Amino acid sequence: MKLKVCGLRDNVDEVEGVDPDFMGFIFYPKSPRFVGEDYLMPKGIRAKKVGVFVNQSIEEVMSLKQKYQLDYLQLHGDESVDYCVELKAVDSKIIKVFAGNKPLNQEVLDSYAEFIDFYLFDTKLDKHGGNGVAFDWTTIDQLRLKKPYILSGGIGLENVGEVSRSVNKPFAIDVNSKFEISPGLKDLEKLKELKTAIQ
Ligand SMILES: O=C(O)c1ccccc1N[C@@H]1O[C@H](COP(=O)(O)O)[C@@H](O)[C@H]1O
Repeated sequence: MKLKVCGLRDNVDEVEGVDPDFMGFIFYPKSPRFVGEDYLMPKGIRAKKVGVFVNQSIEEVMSLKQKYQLDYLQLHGDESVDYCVELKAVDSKIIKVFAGNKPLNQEVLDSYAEFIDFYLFDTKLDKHGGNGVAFDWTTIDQLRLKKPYILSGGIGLENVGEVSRSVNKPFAIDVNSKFEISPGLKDLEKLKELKTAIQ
């Protein structure tokens, strides 16, 4: 199972030392983990770089993709199928987020499948992400997914063991607020413990 660490900003180089497969950078200005207007992305990052966006214009997303050489675009809002089609047409790799804590509709999920690379299931509350709250992961087992999925939402050291008991095993887990000292500053000791736990 691969590891995505999200909400990075202040200690990216140190987190690289833990060797995550994906690193997420939040480009949504209302997030406390927003990287900022003129973020200096460290050079030579080995992990796949994921930009996280919430209902932002295609132009803005494309411009930031280019500027930071993002490998994946994580669409964390209500982006439509047409929106994904437009980004896919210019060779983007897409992670589309769905609310795992609300009833998941098979037809809706199917309609995105051709135009995305991964589903990501997160607990969606009033804030778009980074809520630190888990949902009932067993609901995913009832779905027939045409693309691999990433599991997110309140994953911490205390509940990560439950993930492997899921029938439909995720391609990756995505961790965020349970592994930080403060928003944007990740807790390296906890991340190392996690890495060992999922190996
Ligand atoms: O973390 C944020 O502030 C955030 C803001 C807007 C969209 C997504 C955001 N984070 C994503 O939230 C999930 C779950 O985080 P948590 O583990 O529950 O804290 C994760 O996918 C982040 O990419």
